[in-house]
Amino acid sequence: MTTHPFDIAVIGAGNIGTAMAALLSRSGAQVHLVARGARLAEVRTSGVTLDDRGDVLHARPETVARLTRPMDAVFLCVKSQSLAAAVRDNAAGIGPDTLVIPMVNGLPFWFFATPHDMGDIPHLDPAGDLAALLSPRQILGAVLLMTVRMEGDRALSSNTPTLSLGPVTEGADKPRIDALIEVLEAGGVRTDLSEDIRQKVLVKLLANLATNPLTALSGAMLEEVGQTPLLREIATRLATDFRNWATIRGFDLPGNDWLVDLMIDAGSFPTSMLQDAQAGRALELDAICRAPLALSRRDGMDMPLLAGLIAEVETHPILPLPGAALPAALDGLLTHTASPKG
Ligand SMILES: NC(=O)C1=CN([C@@H]2O[C@H](COP(=O)(O)OP(=O)(O)OC[C@H]3O[C@@H](n4cnc5c(N)ncnc54)[C@H](OP(=O)(O)O)[C@@H]3O)[C@@H](O)[C@H]2O)C=CC1
Ligand SMILES: CC(C)(CO)C(=O)C(=O)O
Repeated sequence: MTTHPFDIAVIGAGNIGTAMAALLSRSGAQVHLVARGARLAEVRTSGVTLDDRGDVLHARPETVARLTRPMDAVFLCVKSQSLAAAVRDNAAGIGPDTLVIPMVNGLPFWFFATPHDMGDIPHLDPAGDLAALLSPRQILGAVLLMTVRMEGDRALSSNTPTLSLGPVTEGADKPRIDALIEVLEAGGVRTDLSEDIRQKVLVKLLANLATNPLTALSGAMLEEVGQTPLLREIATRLATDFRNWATIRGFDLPGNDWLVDLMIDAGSFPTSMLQDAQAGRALELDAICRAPLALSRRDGMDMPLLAGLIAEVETHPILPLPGAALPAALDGLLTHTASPKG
């Protein structure tokens, strides 16, 4: 069982980490926030602030540059390409019984894990650090439905956080998971324990794969993708190709009407990949695009539109594309990338 108060670490003090640290602090758990650079100094001085549609939550978690003793649970709130470094840097905080929750978008490195093996997915965990440092039994798969962006030092959220958690193999520590869910609920995160976290991961990935790279290229907000015929056509074709691949793997994913509703409901929100493009930061292309594309090819089913979109995003040093260059790039994508029927 766990010690009390529950020791929870949040690694990464960006959008999601700031929001999670504020929410978890409200639960009464002992929250340790791992930050770096200028953000470390900022959080040490001012704490964390979450503004959920005018409802402001402020907290002062213990803020550290890295963890030095094992936690009950560790939320990895970094981009997926930063997971291995975050785990390596904070290995002292992850004991054999620590629950580790990667709060990332994209295909997760644990997707094919069995109790004794993390599995292997092209582009994810290329050096094998995550497989070496973590046991599949301690990982809780997570799908977070939340739209957050930083404005100054406050995290602005536009919806109630909803989290699905699920063990990725048998042998998980059920009492500790139950205790964690209690903490999350007390902090205001609507949390469910999913019997099939892989299905939920693929549903979220459908949305991210169909929208994130397209918004990074075009600069469009989510509702704009849903409302603009050319963008909507590209997004729904990307989704169709991905859904067809998932079907081969035995998953039944929601249709394009669901996707369009989701985009329109999200309103004027810049996806996390568009936020990264605008800030000149690395894009989460490996987990959201390249890994699913590689798996579909492994299964003998290409996704040419996705491949073309990745190539477009890789070609242009400055994203999003300026207005004048965008129509030609989008037309080229649709003309030169015939999709399999779906
Ligand atoms: N924003 C959103 O609304 C949503 C995001 N997501 C997903 O959540 C995940 C996190 O995204 P988000 O919070 O937006 O990303 P951000 O880029 O805003 O935050 C990541 C933070 O982690 C820090 N970081 C990276 N590596 C380390 C490390 N080794 N030690 C300490 N800190 C580290 C970064 O610091 P630095 O700036 O110095 O690099 C940055 O502050 C992504 O997978 C994203 O796709 C999911 C749902 C919605
Ligand atoms: C909001 C959403 C669902 C957009 O696809 C997201 O997860 C992101 O911005 O990365």
